[in-house]
Amino acid sequence: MPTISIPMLNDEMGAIVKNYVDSLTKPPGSLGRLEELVIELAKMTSDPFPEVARPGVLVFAADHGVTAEGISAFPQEVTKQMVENFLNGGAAINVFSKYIGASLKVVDIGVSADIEQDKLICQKVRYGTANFYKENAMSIYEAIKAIQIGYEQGQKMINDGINCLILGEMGIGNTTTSSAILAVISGESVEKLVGRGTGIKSEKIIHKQQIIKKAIYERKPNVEDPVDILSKVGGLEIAGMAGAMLAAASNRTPILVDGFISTTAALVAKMISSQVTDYMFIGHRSVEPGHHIAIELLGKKPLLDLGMRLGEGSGAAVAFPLLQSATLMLKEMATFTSAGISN
Ligand SMILES: O=C(O)c1ccc[n+]([C@@H]2O[C@H](COP(=O)([O-])O)[C@@H](O)[C@H]2O)c1
Ligand SMILES: Cc1cc2nc[nH]c2cc1C
Repeated sequence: MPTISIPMLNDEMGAIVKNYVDSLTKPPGSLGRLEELVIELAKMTSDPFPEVARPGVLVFAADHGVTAEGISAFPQEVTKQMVENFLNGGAAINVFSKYIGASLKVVDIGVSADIEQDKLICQKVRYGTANFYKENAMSIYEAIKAIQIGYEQGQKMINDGINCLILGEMGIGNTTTSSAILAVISGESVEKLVGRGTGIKSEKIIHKQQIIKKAIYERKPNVEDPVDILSKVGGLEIAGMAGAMLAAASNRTPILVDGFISTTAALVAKMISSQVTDYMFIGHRSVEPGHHIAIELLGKKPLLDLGMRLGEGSGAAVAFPLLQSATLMLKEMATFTSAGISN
C-alpha cells in the first residue's frame, strides 16, 4: 500500500475567503450553501480563489461473484455491456461528463470478461470476485492491489491536470456488496440498509438480506480492518474508488462522491486514512436506504436529492455545477466597495 499522507485543511484560508464572501454584493449568507462550499474548497485547495474548472470522472468497473445468488434485477454480463456503452459514449455519465466538460476515464479493475477496446484502461485484478456467500471475495493481496490501482489512476488523472475528481462505478451486484460492507462498518441491521438496487421486487429483497446476513456470519470480516472487509465481502471497484479518493486527498484535490456504492468506498477510504473525508463532497443522496446512513457516518450532507439510483458517477456529475457556481461567485462578483454600494 502506498504511504498516504493527507495534508490538513487550511483553516486560515477558509477564514480569509469567508471574509471576502461577506464583502460581495449580497446580503451576508444569502447564497446559502454555495458560500459554505467555496469556503470548504478554499480550505481544501489552500487557494484564495479555488477552481474546479477541470473536472475528471473516473469510473471503475468490476463484477461480483455473489450475483450467482440472484440478488440483482440484471445479469452479470450487463457490466461488460455497459463498459462498452461508456466507451462508445452512450451512457448517462457520457452525456453529463460532456455537459460539465469533464474528462472521462474507465478502468476495468475486475470485469469477468475480456473487453477489447483501446480507450479502456485495463487493470484487471481478477475476473470478478468470488461468490462471498460461499467463500472470501478475494485475497488480501488482491484487495491491496485494487486499492493501489485506484490510487495510481487517481494520481494519473491529477498529473494530467484535473482539479476535481468525480468517482463512478459499474458492477452488477454491487449494491449487495456495498450493503454487506456498510453493515459491517456501521453495525446497523442488514434490513435497514438493503434496497432494490437496479430494481428487484419486494420478495427478492428478503432473499438479498438473507444472503448478506449469512455471508457476514460465515466470513466474519474484521470491523477494524478495511482490507480484511474488502477481501471477505468486498468489490474490486469499491477498493479502486477508495484508492483514488486517497490519491486526490493527498494532492489537495476536491472529491465529488456519487451514490451508495461510491459512498461505501469513501467509508473504506476513511478507515485507511481518516482525513480523506476533509476533501469530500457528496454529490447526491441515492434512493438506496443505506445511503443516508453511509453519508451520516462520513459526517456529510448531500448536495442534491433527486431520487437517482444509477451510479456511474451520474449524481456527482449533475451536482458538479454547484461547486463551479460557488467558485464563480467568488471570482466574478463585485464587492460592495468596488461597486460603490453602501452596506
Ligand atoms: O449509486 C447508487 O446509489 C446506485 C444504486 C442502485 C444501483 N446502482 C447501480 O446498479 C448496479 C448495482 O445494482 P444491483 O441491483 O445489480 O446491485 C451498479 O452498476 C450500480 O452502479 C447504483
Ligand atoms: C443498464 C444499467 C446501467 C447502469 N449503470 C450503472 N449501473 C447500471 C446498471 C444497469 C442495469
